[in-house]
Amino acid sequence: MTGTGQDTGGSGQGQLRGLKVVEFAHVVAGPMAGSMLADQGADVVHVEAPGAGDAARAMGPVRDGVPLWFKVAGRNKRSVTLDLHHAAGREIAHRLVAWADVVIVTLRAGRLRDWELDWEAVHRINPKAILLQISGFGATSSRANEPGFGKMGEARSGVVHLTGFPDGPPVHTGFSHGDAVTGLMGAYAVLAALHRRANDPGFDGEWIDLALFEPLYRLIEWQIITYDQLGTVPERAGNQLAVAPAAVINTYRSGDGEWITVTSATLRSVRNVARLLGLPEEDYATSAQQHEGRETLDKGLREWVAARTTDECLAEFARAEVVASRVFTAADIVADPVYAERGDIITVDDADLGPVRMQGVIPHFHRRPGKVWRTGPALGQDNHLVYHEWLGLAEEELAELEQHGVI
Ligand SMILES: CC(C)(COP(=O)(O)OP(=O)(O)OC[C@H]1O[C@@H](n2cnc3c(N)ncnc32)[C@H](O)[C@@H]1OP(=O)(O)O)[C@@H](O)C(=O)NCCC(=O)NCCSC(=O)C(=O)O
Repeated sequence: MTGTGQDTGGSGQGQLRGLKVVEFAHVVAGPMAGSMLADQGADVVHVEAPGAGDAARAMGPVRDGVPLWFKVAGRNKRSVTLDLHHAAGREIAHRLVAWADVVIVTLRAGRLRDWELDWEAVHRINPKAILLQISGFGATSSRANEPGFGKMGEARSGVVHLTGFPDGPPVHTGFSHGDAVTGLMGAYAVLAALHRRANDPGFDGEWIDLALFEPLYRLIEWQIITYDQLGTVPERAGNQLAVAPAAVINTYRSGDGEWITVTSATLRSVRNVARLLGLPEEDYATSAQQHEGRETLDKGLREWVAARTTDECLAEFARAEVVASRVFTAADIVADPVYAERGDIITVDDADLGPVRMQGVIPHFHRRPGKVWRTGPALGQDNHLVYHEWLGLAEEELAELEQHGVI
């Protein structure tokens, strides 16, 4: 599973140590798949166009002229420049495909064919390669060559229709939800293929074909079968759920103006809420009674929370074993003891910014944890390492390629 086993540097630790990944991918979704693999120790080479590189480099807030998002999004990867418009660039791209265990592509189908980075070409060049292809609509769709962005995927997935209040417009979540989940599911698919590869001596490559709308669509679970069986379209229900498996689930404003989410989804946890509110526990003994009484509980909680400060609410909820949380801001996350105890906020040295705080590696592995060993690198920072040391291109060849703007 680990290719030639050459020491490719990187974190040198983690579950995916030695796994070689090349990304012909830009913006958020594909690079997120690479990021998940890189966090667990894979050697991920991010191929970018010379000049400005991946548009993701310029995204998000900026400090002193330095964009911040890419410091996280590009972390743990190697950056190389390569102009795929050049025949010489494509030749090197094909050498990277031959080198890799996993190839991630998110350019549109037409460009992939032009540049011989589509499944047929990748499979011909490296018959054992696992290709993860992310596109707006899927490679088998009649819309295979159309451009796609994550928000389109979110809108199409059914999730946006369900998000927001019944009397308000549909709402997208406040981050690149569709892209991020597509990247995560792409990484999951790669691991499934790697398991096959490790256990099947006849493994002859795999083509993973993922459309931006599909991961969220898969995750909404009960909506489609509900429509199929009942003919009803699930609708927005604010911070509750359109079908209520939980008798208590909502977000309430405290006396000092913060928001607190409370959720109880088992018999005992709902009884805990009833007890806390001073309601007769025997009226909330069965799930039918709890379902019947859910509006009383909701109204009771709204008033109870409004009459107290956030800290008072959270202390009493904890005492009563009612599961609740302040709705965290980034500042709350950084100040929170549990995040600190978990090691979920780490400090990494960055060449431009000095020490920066960001998410640690998630999930945690106790025995062979992943590691953040660098922030997002400068454009082309690893050209020499990857092209010379890993692919074996001569120094003179590199100089010439650079002179001609190929790298
Ligand atoms: C993101 C896209 C809409 C961008 O579309 P386009 O700008 O039309 O680009 P194409 O995919 O056709 O790819 C060709 C272009 O890639 C650029 N390109 C990229 N890498 C290179 C290298 N190494 N060399 C040369 N050119 C390069 C270059 O500008 C090409 O333009 P030409 O030379 O002119 O051809 C599309 O790539 C797409 O639908 N991708 C699949 C789904 C996806 O991943 N979407 C983004 C999710 S993130 C997201 O939604 C978000 O960030 O928000």
